[in-house]
Amino acid sequence: MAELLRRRFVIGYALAPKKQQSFIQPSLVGLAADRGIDLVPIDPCRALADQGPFDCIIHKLYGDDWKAQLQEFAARYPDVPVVDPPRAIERLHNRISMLQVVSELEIPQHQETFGIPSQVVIYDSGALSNSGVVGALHFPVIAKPLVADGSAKSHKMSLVYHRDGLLLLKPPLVLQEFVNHGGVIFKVYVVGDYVKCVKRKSLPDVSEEKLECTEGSMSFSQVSNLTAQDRTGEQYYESMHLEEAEMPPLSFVTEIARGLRRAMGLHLFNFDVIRDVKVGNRYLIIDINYFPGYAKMPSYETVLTEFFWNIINKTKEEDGSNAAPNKEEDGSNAVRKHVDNEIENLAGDFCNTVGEMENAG
Ligand SMILES: O=P(O)(O)O[C@H]1[C@H](O)[C@@H](OP(=O)(O)O)[C@H](OP(=O)(O)O)[C@@H](OP(=O)(O)O)[C@H]1O
Ligand SMILES: Nc1ncnc2c1ncn2[C@@H]1O[C@H](COP(=O)(O)OP(=O)(O)O)[C@@H](O)[C@H]1O
Ligand SMILES: [Mg+2]
Ligand SMILES: [Mg+2]
Repeated sequence: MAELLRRRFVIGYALAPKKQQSFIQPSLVGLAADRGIDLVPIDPCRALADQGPFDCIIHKLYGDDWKAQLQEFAARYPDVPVVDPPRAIERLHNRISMLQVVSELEIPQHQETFGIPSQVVIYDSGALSNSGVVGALHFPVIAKPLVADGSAKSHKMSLVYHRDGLLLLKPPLVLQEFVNHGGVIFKVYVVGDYVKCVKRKSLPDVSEEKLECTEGSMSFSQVSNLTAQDRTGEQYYESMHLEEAEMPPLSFVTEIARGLRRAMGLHLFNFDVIRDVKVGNRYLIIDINYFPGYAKMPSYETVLTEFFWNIINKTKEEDGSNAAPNKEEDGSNAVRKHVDNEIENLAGDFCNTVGEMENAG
């Protein structure tokens, strides 16, 4: 028994070099090691099933090769949790299916309400000048690449002030109404059952006057990641007091986070929320990211270590191979199998929906 309790556990991680650098900090590795958890890199160039042994795998890599590797691994080690299943992550790689899940949430809305901005998907250039497609949109709009696969290209966006500004855009893309939100965005981080909301700077509001006197469009990329230096000269940010912005109620964001987690079958993600300045208690979800930059979340080492501990110990407890008590639901085989089944169903629905959208486009 004592030997079992002393056993060390191994989390294999498969991450792109940049992600590895930001996430695998010595402070995280050290804290996890103190709890008996070793974080070990997976070599994506070697067969995954031949590496290990692992007690859990975390990953953020793209492509069919990696998916095949995970499939082979799951077939050989069906009891080792893979956080998260690739089919569940894939829904976040398309900015339409990503937000569709928000519209499907069944959460009672009282004081605060939530939704997504009006948007249309554009598959070909012809649709950009088609009133039937873009006519119902209120300008300005943000043009976002349809694909959100983590590439630099997938973050390149344009704020388009008028319809003629659409003509040079390159589909496939999503045109989403820009909602004035006081230049503040809320990032809600989810790590299993844990939820944390933080504030960041966002795009400034666009006044009616500015809209009237501005032509064309403005390109931007990853606004909330810009450093103060990137923004020198922009009076807007200097005059803005981020610290004064009121946070959304924690119970409200937590409920949305739980709903999203269940509906998507994911443990590791964040979502971006803005508050409509015109309707002060209306919140809009504009983006959901798989395995975001957690190192920017306060105390990320403690939160992630606790999450790893729960996943591993729950699995071991179910196997009967570990005596550590744990009442958390997270990571249990039963839950995982149930979630996997749910994801299979969801993924089926999602593929059908995307197919339908593509046919419609
Ligand atoms: O999209 P927003 O809301 O700006 O948040 C981004 C996305 O989650 C990025 O993932 P993706 O590129 O897959 O969308 C992630 O990059 P990585 O996953 O490459 O780390 C960034 O992490 P940081 O670069 O650590 O900030 C994070 O800040
Ligand atoms: N509908 C919108 N209304 C107002 N601002 C928006 C809207 N959509 C995006 N933004 C701004 O653009 C930024 C990038 O958009 P987002 O969809 O989060 O893309 P990314 O995946 O690159 O983070 C947001 O952080 C926010 O500042
Ligand atoms: Mg974002
Ligand atoms: Mg994103």
